[in-house]
Amino acid sequence: MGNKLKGKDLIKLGFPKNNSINIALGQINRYRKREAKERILEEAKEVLLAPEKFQGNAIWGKVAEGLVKPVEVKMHQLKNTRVPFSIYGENEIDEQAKYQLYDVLKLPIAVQGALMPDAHYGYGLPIGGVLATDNAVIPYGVGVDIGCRMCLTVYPIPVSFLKGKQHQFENILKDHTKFGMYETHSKKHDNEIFYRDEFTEIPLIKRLKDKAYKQLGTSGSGNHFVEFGTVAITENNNEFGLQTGEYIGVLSHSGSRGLGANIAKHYTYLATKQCHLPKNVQHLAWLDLNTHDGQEYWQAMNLAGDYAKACHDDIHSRIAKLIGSKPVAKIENHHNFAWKENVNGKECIVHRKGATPAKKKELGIIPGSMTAPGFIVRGLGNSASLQSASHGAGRKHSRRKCKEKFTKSDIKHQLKMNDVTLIGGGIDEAPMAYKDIKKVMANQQELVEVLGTFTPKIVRMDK
Ligand SMILES: Nc1nc2c(ncn2[C@@H]2O[C@H](COP(=O)(O)O)[C@@H](O)[C@H]2O)c(=O)[nH]1
Ligand SMILES: [Mn+2]
Ligand SMILES: [Mn+2]
Repeated sequence: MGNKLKGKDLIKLGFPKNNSINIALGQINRYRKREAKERILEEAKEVLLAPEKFQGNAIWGKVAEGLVKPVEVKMHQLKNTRVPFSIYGENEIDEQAKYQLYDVLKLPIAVQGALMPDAHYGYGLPIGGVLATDNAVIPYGVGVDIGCRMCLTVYPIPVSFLKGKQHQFENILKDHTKFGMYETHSKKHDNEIFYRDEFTEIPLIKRLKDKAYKQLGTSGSGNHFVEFGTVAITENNNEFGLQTGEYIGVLSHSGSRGLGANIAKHYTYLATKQCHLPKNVQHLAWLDLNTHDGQEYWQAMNLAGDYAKACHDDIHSRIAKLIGSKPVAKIENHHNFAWKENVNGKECIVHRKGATPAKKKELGIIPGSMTAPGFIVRGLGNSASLQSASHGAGRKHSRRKCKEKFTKSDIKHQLKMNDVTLIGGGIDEAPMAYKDIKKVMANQQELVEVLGTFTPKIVRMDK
């Protein structure tokens, strides 16, 4: 059978001749018609090939039995429930992100999936999406910015110190952090990562070494940031040696710069060539881990993750020296990465794209926005979420929408109300672009417990 179903195939499925699939499509927003049609045809094809698999399935099971006419099929019901999944804060997540998850779950390599409460549309896997696969890795399931991460360091300095030295702290961020897509340091920052075998053994990585050297410790663009803020510890926590109280903290958000972006591009190209997926799910192309390319991507991805960590370490140690203090705690995690983890007794590849690992007792930091608090959390090891939590509040408005909706003075007003100083930052990164972090946290109480907060006070971004 070809890719597309013919009318006679649909009739075999129990679709009455006059009640063609177009009637069902008539209910769907006409801008999305083509995409919806492809989706329905794909689903219908699966039912046709193996109706027995769909017996219990809410909608397609009934279609297979001839009990439901396609006119009753609504887009949001096009789930395939053969692969288990969970969605946290379902009412707050846009439908597009859910459809993406349903598509992901149809991949033959899919084992389990989840959407975190900050989820929104992304290429391939939604941002805030978690996916366990069987011995295969999806480069776009990891994300283009491999190892994008948060790092919070906490200093035993009273908060009043920040108020008294506002300009000095602002100047530290102005003069000692580097932003911009192509920004490099004038001097190479050496690091043990550059002595790793990948830099000599993998030709692509070898070519990227020089640039990676120069970009180490820079932050890039978009919503990457370095900021000073106040840390309030609300629960005594011996794991990271902090008593309840207020401290000064530094929070950074960035990834693996050009190194990770080039790795993602190269291996996505190889995966796409190997997988031959339909156009609408092309971004989900995977690499089998038993192949040379799969193994090489795994090595390269891990290198990019370690490089991203080294970038944050470089930023934080520079700032620690400048403020003349040593951190008493450091909390950090990748939120764009894949790990080998045990899922229901089987080793799987767990992709987290815009999701924080939240294994039992694992610490994490989930930011809100530049004018809303972030939360220091401890994972509860929830297996339905694949031991994950949100990586932030998540976008409510796209970058384009922000430019239509907000003005510079709206941002100024928001910053003033929250007593935050911003250095750089464009309208597309307005704090109002993000969902309400308190709601997001309320929707993930089964996933993490809160130990404290981080409230930004001086924020540095690109532009
Ligand atoms: N503390 C701050 N948090 C911010 C800022 N801008 C965005 N955010 C939060 O971070 C995540 C990161 O999302 P990602 O998908 O780009 O990795 C986002 O969801 C927001 O909650 C900021 O300036 N300061
Ligand atoms: Mn990120
Ligand atoms: Mn990033």
